[in-house]
Formats: sequence, structure tokens, C-alpha cells
Amino acid sequence: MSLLRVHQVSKRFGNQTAVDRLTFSVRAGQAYCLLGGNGAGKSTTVNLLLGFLRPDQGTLSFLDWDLWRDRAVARDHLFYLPDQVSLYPEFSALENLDYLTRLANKPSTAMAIREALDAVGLPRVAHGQPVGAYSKGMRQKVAIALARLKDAKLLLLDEPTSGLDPAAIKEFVALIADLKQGGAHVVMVTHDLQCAHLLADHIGILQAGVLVAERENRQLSLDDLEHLYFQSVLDQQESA
Ligand SMILES: Nc1ncnc2c1ncn2[C@@H]1O[C@H](COP(=O)(O)OP(=O)(O)OP(=O)(O)O)[C@@H](O)[C@H]1O
Repeated sequence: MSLLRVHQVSKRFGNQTAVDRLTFSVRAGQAYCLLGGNGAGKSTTVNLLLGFLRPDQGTLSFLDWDLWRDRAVARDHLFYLPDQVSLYPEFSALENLDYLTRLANKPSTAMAIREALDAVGLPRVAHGQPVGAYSKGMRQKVAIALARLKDAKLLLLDEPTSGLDPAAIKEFVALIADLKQGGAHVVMVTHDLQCAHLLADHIGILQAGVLVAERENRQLSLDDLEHLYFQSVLDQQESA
């Protein structure tokens, strides 16, 4: 079965344990959201998935690859969407994607690039304009178009909705749902409960590097999720 698997992963920095025996998995077409406050271990987890950090213990695997040992190959199939998408501001969306697909060894025709930009709903009039003038939502659409052109099968979304208005969040969620339908595995780290509730199939709550709760999203209302999240924070504070 096509799977992203994080198994008993720990990462320490000196005597600080950033991630502590973390285990979760994501199937094709599903999204897993790790919710956590500041210092919970979200960025460390993303860096482990990206192969930028070596786990001290445990394994991270995607399809047939170990995400540390085979990181160079695995990265070809992985797409990272950071909070702030960085594009070449003086280039248009068309020029950025032409350059970035070449850089990723997946050169695309002008027609394929236009189709990808249409698919993510970037207005035609903006395709040829410098992206420096784009809103955050528009830059994110260009990034998602790149994920489509790369045919990325593992998407890592890092606080993707900070600074987006509600309409842009809804559009973003619909675009990711579309990639899920195409068979992508999605991992999102965030402290945006609402977005997690809109997007995720499974939600894990991370506190001080420990996965303190995991639920199937469809079994939760947003109120349930808020309650679970804040209760987990309180429990963790009491036991610390
Ligand atoms: N390179 C590092 N060196 C030392 N400590 C680190 C390093 N990276 C992370 N940490 C520590 O590990 C813990 C988890 O950090 P991490 O950045 O993964 O959390 P986070 O959930 O992403 O937080 P935030 O939402 O504030 O970015 C924190 O206590 C942090 O100080």
C-alpha cells in the first residue's frame, strides 16, 4: 500500500527533545494534520520529513524510500509549501514555473504551465504579470501549480493559511482536496484549528514533541477539536 510512515521517531538537540517517539502514517489521497503550539516540534518534524535532519531514533519512509537515506531521490516526489512562498518577484508566474520545473528536472511546455495555472484558478490576466505584485493567495496558487507540474505525491504544508483571508483559505483547501483526489499524500503542520478541520482526514496533536492525541477528523466537530486541543495543552502543562 502507498504510504508515508513515521515510526517511533525521536530528535534531540543537546538535552532538548524536540520530537519524542512520534508515530503516524498517511495513505494516498489522505491528509494528516499535526496541530501544535509554539515549540511543539512541528518544524522539526517537517525537517525530518524533508530529509534535512537525521532522526536520532526511528524511521521515516515514503513508498519504498527511507526519507533520510534516500533523501535525494525522495525529494523528487515531494513538494514543500512553506508559510511564505518564495518566487522570483520580477518574473511572471509563467516564467517562474518554466524556470522552476526545469530546475526540478521536470521541464514543462508553455501550454502545460498555462493549464496548471488555470487549474489552480490563477486569473489569466495575471499569468504574465510579475509575481512581486501578487497577493499571498496568488503566490500560493503558483506554488500549487508547481506541485501539479511536478506530479508531487507527498505534499508538506507548513502553516499554509497564516495571513490568508477566509475566502482564500476555502480556495486553498479546495485545491489541496483536488491534489488528494489525484493520489497525493498530504502532511500539514499548523496551529490553525479551522483549516485542520477543513482539510484533514486525521489530526494529531503535538505537545512538547509528543503526539498526545490522534483522531479521525470526520468524527469531530470544530468545537470537539477545540476542546481536545486545549485540553491536551492543559494536560501537558499539568504533567510538566
Ligand atoms: N536547531 C535547534 N537547536 C536547538 N533546539 C532546537 C532546534 N530546533 C528546534 N529546537 C527546539 O526543539 C523544540 C521544537 O521546536 P520546533 O521548531 O520543531 O517547534 P514548532 O512546533 O515548529 O514551533 P513554532 O510553531 O514556534 O515554529 C523547541 O523547544 C525548540 O527550541
